[in-house]
Amino acid sequence: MVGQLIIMRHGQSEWTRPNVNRFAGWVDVDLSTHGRQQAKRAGELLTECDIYPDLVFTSVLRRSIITANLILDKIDRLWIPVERSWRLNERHYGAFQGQTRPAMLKQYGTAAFKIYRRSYDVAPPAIARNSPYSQANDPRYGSRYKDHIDAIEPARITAESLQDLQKRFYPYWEARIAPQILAGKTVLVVTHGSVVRVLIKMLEHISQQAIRNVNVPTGVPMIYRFTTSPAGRLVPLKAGEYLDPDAATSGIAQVVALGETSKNT
Ligand SMILES: O=C(O)[C@@H](CO)OP(=O)(O)O
Repeated sequence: MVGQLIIMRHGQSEWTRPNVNRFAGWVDVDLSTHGRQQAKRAGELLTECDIYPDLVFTSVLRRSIITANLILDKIDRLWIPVERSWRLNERHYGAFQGQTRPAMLKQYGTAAFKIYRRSYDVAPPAIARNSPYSQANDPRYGSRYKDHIDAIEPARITAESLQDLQKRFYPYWEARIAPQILAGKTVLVVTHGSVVRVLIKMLEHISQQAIRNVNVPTGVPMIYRFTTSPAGRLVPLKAGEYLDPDAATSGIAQVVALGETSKNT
């Protein structure tokens, strides 16, 4: 029997609090108090829905790692195997990292801001190597932790479009995550908004234009159940479903609102 996928964005981070409202990308921002509560609630939801993950994948950023740990603690599954990869990181936000959304909105104007934030193939301006928000010298992206899946060197990434993210995520999905689901496992992936958007795009064949309007709430698990194609590939039985649709709707509205305020510059 084919397994299932629970995928979700981490709980609210310190920088997605409306009064802070900074772009994070690869900056290793902590969860807010509310984000921790959301993670515990996600664990309760899994229990209520009788979903018990066999293994968990996270990014190498603490907002994803801590969210996963709080969930696993809640469901008494801290013992399951875990794998972390930079390929599950948020999109690298380039020079926008560490800047407030209102400041970038003011600097670039509504149209360009929206393109940088939600288009498929346009990356924000590159970050300077000596920026305090650059990860060029961060050991977690160094050769010591190379995964040998392809030749992409994370330490050299200075900005990503959603398409760039897909190029580094897809091989990992194929090599590490999809085989587990095909083997019948219940897989929990605790990742970031842009990774969830890419996965929805891939699994549900969303167009480059339509994906611009897809936003992902913090801390709400989404489930995909699958069958297989004649070629043995995963085919979702239906669109991903949030385990708490009301929380997802209000969370999505909050994400959209973060990019619409010109306050807090
Ligand atoms: O800051 C970021 O890295 C992302 C996700 O929090 O922001 P946005 O939703 O604006 O793309």
